[in-house]
Amino acid sequence: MTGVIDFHEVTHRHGALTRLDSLSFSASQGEVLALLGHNGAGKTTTMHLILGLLTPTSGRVSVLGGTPDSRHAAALRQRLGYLPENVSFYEALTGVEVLTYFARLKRADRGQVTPLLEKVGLGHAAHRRVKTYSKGMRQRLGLAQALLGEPGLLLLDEPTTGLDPAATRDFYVTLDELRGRGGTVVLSSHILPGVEPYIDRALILGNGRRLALGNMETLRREAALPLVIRVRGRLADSDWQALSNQPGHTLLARDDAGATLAVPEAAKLDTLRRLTGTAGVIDLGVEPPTLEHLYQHFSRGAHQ
Ligand SMILES: Nc1ncnc2c1ncn2[C@@H]1O[C@H](COP(=O)(O)OP(=O)(O)OP(=O)(O)O)[C@@H](O)[C@H]1O
Repeated sequence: MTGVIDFHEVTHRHGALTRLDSLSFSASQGEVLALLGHNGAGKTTTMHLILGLLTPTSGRVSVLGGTPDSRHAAALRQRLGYLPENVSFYEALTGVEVLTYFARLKRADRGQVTPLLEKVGLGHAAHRRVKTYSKGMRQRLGLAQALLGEPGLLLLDEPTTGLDPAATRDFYVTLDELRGRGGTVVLSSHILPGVEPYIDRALILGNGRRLALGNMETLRREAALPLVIRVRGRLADSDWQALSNQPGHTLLARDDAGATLAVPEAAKLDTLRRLTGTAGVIDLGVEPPTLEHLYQHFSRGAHQ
């Protein structure tokens, strides 16, 4: 075991219910790993095992070089930042007071409190009581709390819930900075559009099992889904016919302005050559499968 996180055939049962089933994966330093899966797939259970809040029924968990539910836990907590799925704070405290309280608990430098509030866009509301904060502001405060003490490992459960698009972008920039300084990030998310550029790999879970693990290139290769070619232009009916008759090709949509074709990855270049040599083609766009398409592909059959 050498990663920041190593799961080796980890199973966690609660009575008759198997919450995680022989899960193996690792995360290395400076990596952003996304945990994806339907409700009840096992994402939070995985985070709780990393935190040492749960103990595996069988298998081994190692986090930052030790077992998280052992004596290693206290040292681990100081190097770990955690944003739970549902953040809640003392409503009567101000943002500064909340962060100062958590800094004390974590033995982090209290000098970080104000810069962190500014970083997450709460500088203007630092001295307002939490009860006056919107949902997105509470989520930002939760992120600031998780970032206290410059964690080597950051665990974020549904971190962008309640954030508007600009705050979501700022959030991912903050993660990028942490990763740039060697931090490891594990985040779970249901919101797939927009996540892709910011993650290194995705672990797709279904019913407590690992359905897929890898970077976009690996997932695309394993899924072998067709890519989409968007064609702009007026083509003769016989040309459309010839294109859609190619093996594995499907004409997904067609109107007067052009058409959308699903094309096997292996046929991409041949089809593009054919299209650039066809009269009437004005423009071409190639779209590989997105994380959302890959997620749907791998999760097919898993409980949704
Ligand atoms: N406290 C608990 N006691 C018993 N079973 C639980 C408990 N918490 C979760 N489970 C069960 O464990 C399984 C995995 O749940 P988990 O919370 O890890 O899923 P998740 O992927 O985080 O889901 P969500 O997207 O809904 O947050 C589910 O079948 C769930 O019903």
